Amino acid sequence: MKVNHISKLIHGKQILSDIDFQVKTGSIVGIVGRNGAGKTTLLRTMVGILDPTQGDVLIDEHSVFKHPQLKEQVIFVPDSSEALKNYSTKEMLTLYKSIYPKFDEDYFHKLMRRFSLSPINKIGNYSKGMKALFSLVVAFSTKAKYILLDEPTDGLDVIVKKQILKILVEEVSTNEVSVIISSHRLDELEFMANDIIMIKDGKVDSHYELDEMKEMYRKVQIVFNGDMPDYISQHVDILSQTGRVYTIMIDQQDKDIYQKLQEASPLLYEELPLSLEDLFVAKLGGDEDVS
Ligand SMILES: Nc1ncnc2c1ncn2[C@@H]1O[C@H](COP(=O)(O)OP(=O)(O)OP(=O)(O)O)[C@@H](O)[C@H]1O
Repeated sequence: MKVNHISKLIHGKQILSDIDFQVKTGSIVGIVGRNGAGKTTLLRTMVGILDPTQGDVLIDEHSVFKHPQLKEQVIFVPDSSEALKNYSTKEMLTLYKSIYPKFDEDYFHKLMRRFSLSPINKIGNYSKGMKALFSLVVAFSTKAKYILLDEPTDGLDVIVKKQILKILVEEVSTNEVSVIISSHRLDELEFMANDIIMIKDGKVDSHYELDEMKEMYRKVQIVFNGDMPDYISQHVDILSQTGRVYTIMIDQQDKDIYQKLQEASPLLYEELPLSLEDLFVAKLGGDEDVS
């Protein structure tokens, strides 16, 4: 799937600007960004619920907007299933079978049993965790190639979360589906995503392969004999500061910085493991105080 230079204006306001990336088959892509960055609008545009003002979404090089039948290959699971709360599980099955010709009913029943979900007259009467699991059961039973999830584990207990993460990873590895997840749970994405796309003010701020990202930056705890030298503060990202203890992120490409750090003879220099949360704070935190 190719997201090809998508822009979206809503009521004259630029919500998405020139978003461009590809989703590889059999991969998990995490879409991250601060509240209001445009993640949900992007997902809704990718599945064709919203038309882009400019740009296109391509599946096997064909536009999903010009070839509506391609929408059978994509399913969007929103963060709340309010719209469908009055349907029974049986009605949902009929509805989705009519929209998705490859819907696998046996697989649907198998997953319902696996998650101990009993058929119900009103989906709205399922608990929050059951609704989330049911949405995934339906999504995976459609046999769509691209599953787009908006905050799939928001507000769920740890057991349900683990069940959800497990089935996501299994589906991607065994059924060659691609999953695109918008989430604020950076720890969960770090555990399963192959790619991370950071959205800032409706634009792609950065796109990383997660393994590569860990090689690109180094996280260091450092104490100077006095203030941090200006050259250093201008060339590193300061993740936090507690008294004289700074936690900084160093770009591995910046070859001069190591020399400058050595020249400053720090009292403490300790490398720490870098997390996706560190990168999020460095890239998207701006000047806001998060120490
Ligand atoms: N239908 C709409 N009408 C007007 N503004 C909208 C509409 N839909 C989205 N927006 C605006 O677009 C921006 C991005 O919203 P969006 O819901 O895509 O962000 P998000 O990154 O998913 O946020 P969050 O993490 O808080 O869920 C926000 O400023 C929002 O107010």
